[in-house]
Amino acid sequence: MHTVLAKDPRIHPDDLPHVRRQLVAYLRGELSVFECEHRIRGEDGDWQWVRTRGRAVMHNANGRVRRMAGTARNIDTLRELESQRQIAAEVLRNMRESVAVLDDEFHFIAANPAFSQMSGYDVDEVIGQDTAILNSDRHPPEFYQAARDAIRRQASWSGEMWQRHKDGRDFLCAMQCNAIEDPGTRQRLYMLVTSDITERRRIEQELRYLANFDPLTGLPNRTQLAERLSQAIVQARRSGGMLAVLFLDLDNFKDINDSHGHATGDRVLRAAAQRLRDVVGAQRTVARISGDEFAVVLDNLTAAEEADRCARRILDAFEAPLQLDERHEFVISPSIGISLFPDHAQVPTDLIKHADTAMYRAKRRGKRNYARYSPDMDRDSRRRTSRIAALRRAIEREELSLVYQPELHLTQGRIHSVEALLRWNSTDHGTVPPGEFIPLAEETGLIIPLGEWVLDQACRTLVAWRAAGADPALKMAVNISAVQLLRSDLPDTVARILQRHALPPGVLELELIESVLMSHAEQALRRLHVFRELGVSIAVDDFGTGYSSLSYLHRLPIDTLKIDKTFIDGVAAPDDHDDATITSTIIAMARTLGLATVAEGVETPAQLAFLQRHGCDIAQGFHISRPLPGDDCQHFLETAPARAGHWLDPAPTPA
Ligand SMILES: Nc1nc2c(ncn2[C@@H]2O[C@@H]3COP(=O)(O)O[C@H]4[C@@H](O)[C@H](n5cnc6c(=O)[nH]c(N)nc65)O[C@@H]4COP(=O)(O)O[C@H]3[C@H]2O)c(=O)[nH]1
Repeated sequence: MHTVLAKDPRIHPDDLPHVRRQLVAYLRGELSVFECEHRIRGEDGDWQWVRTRGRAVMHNANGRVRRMAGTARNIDTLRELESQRQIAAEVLRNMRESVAVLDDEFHFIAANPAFSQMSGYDVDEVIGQDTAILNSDRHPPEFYQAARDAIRRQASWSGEMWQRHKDGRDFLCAMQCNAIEDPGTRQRLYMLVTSDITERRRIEQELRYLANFDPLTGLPNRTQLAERLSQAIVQARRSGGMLAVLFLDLDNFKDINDSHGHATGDRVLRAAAQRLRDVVGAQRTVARISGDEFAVVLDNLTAAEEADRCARRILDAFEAPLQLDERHEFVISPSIGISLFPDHAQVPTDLIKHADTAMYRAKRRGKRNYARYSPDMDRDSRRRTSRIAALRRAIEREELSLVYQPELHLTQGRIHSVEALLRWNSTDHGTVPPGEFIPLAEETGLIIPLGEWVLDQACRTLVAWRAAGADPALKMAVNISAVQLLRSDLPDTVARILQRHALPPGVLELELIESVLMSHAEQALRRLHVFRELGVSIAVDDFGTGYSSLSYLHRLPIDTLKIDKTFIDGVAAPDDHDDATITSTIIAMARTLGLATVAEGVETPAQLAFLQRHGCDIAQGFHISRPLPGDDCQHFLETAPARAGHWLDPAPTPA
């Protein structure tokens, strides 16, 4: 039998040794049955897998097996199934998705390593357990029950659900569950493929948040504003209603950023956003458009006046300081522009644009103000844009010039100083008053190069006058805007220009308006000290309008107070005692602080007499001279001594 077998050409040569081993073991009595899986050549000539089983059925006299009988069952299909099963098991083991097999009562029958990794449970731990061990509190129990019902009903189910990790934390899963049938028992099983999408969802949410919300204030951003505005417009169109967009810009916010740093600026923005939310109410959209610009959407309006009222409420709310912490608070006001649907525009972008235009009008009305859009504002806004463009080219086109207004010393009877005032004669726009182009230059930062030009030009003129014999003590006063003081390296610029013209620093006086010193106290103070060291003197312009306190002024290294024209206007009026009292008090107060006083806008002999009587040091105004071009002013200076007696009362009666 052994030799027959060895030569049997039907058995696959590779399997022959195995078959032989099995047979020998059987013949030796080591196996009770001969059993073996091997390949044989089929009738079609192809190899087939068979499971052969057999026993001895005939022995010879000495007991050796002579014949065997048995079966050879084709197991091609079984072998294939087994191989598939092994591949499947291997695939499952290596799959990154967690896979679990459940019985029809949702108990675990099998699970792969990815399942263990995701859930924190060892495979052995969960076998036999109900899947409910993974339920999280984020869903009510009914949710899980409903999912089971759906799986039972549909045989295939997919969805997302929160699950609880063994360590107690929840994770979000994307699940796919399919019913399968156990080929052996014909029992219904479920195969559950799960992936942990917590992180993906977090990133998605973050991206969605970033795309729609401003991370600094948590308010909707411009995109989200447009989205909500579109919805509000659709709603208003349907109901025939009205809605308003309020566009807000925080006045002088840039100065806060410049003088206190961006971190403080950010805190102010956050506090302003909160204040806005508080006034407007949670049910209405407050958005941050960019920088210090915000928008409010007021829907369901019955009258345009409601939008005005809301704007006023916002302005009132911003009267109170924004409290950043126990030590820091800021007073900041918004300027507000209003546009209305359907009156002014039909689409979000136009509504926002018109509200922005109206906001500029509000700013020009003196900030802390609101304005409702009207079509003529577009013309203004276009003019503004074209003026800015023209202003950028004003220096190179030589459209700028300075005029000089003399200031008379009331006790010495001489011209003590001249104030340089900027004029713009634009080729495109004609003569534009400083009250219009200076704010534009400040808003755009153009004031920095313009201001430097003014300083240089004023010094050049003074040098020329001095060379022509002007009083060497004559001072040149130059206006400096907040932007220049806070944002440029002004002390360096001033030092450089003085050096360039070889002028002693004492002849230069910088005029700063009072509100700058008040609202940017610390940074302004530091800079003023630098000027003091440089030897340049400082005047506080428009004094009386900014509510400076005496103790505050005392801390400042300043030399002169310029009393605002609004007070001087009334000093000689018979029925205006307030202005007279304020002016005389300022003069007296300044004297105790060792400061000189200049009265601005003196137009009449009576005003001058009042000022002389009350010991004001210097007067400036049309009564003495209008601002004059350089040559005219030089002539004025040369002839002034002869006219001093004409202005001044030789023996003023003390007040
Ligand atoms: N009604 C009347 N007005 C008088 C009288 N005396 C003087 N004025 C006007 O009052 C203003 C005084 O200048 P300011 O208060 O510094 O106010 C200035 C100043 O704040 C600003 N400004 C002018 N030039 C410059 C500059 O070079 N740089 C900066 N930053 N601001 C400037 O523009 C403002 C307006 O300048 P101006 O239009 O030249 O107006 C000047 C002057 O012409 C008077 O008796 N009656």
